[in-house]
Amino acid sequence: MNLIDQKFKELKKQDKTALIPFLTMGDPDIETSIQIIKELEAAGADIVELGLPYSDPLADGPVIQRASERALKHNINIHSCLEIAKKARQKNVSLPFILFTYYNPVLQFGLESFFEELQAHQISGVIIPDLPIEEDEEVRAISERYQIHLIPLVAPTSKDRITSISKKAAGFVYCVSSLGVTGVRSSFYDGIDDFISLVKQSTDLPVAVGFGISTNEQFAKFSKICDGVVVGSAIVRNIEEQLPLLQSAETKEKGLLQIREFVAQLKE
Ligand SMILES: O=P(O)(O)OC[C@@H](O)[C@@H](O)c1c[nH]c2ccccc12
Repeated sequence: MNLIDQKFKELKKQDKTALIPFLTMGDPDIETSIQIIKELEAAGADIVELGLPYSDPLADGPVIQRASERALKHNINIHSCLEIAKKARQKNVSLPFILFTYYNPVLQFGLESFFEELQAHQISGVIIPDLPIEEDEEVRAISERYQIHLIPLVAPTSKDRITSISKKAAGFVYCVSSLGVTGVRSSFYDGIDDFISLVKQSTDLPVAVGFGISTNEQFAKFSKICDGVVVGSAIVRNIEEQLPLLQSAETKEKGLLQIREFVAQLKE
């Protein structure tokens, strides 16, 4: 069974909501990313979104844009992300991994090889926010052959497309909580609860929400109506705040512990 399906099944039995952190691979460097993934697991994360930094992150706000710029200094590419996933497994991280990437790097890599490599590196799902609708049939067919979940995003404005998106979904359906780009928010799309319940009615798959979530209260609010909550920018911002500690051998452990504590308090 796909590790994502297994995880949601376990959490459902415990009546718990998945905490799904996103982080940018290679920010501030490859070795630290591997250490942070271990901290995320220790903090209680349930699934991890491994973000491939990209030069033109259209859907990202300033925090993830800055993280991508820092990571791209290390020439992070799909191979590096696969390496990071492999090394995290060697450090006994058992969390399900989702690779988050824009479409262009996947095309450059080659669709068939991309999914073959994901399977070989025990990456259970992929999110491609800018995958054009007219190409998603081909991508989905290949992902199914390699049992990799192609996880769709559905936005509050996609009202009339919710059913068609959910019908083709795998793994879970990712509800975007707000219009615009990623980034910490104090309020969400007006009518977000109705939107999420519409999505839940359209699929038997788990439903997760992301965009803007940064506090324990927000996590608790969405836990009542969703099976998973994605937190990206708030964690990436915390990593950015810890950079001075992370970049010195004497204080790196302290910096990693601060990240763990920040993530752990989200779902307390
Ligand atoms: O950063 P936020 O506001 O917590 O949102 C999650 C987001 O980071 C992650 O899922 C993601 C990162 N980049 C994206 C681009 C599009 C959709 C989703 C994403």
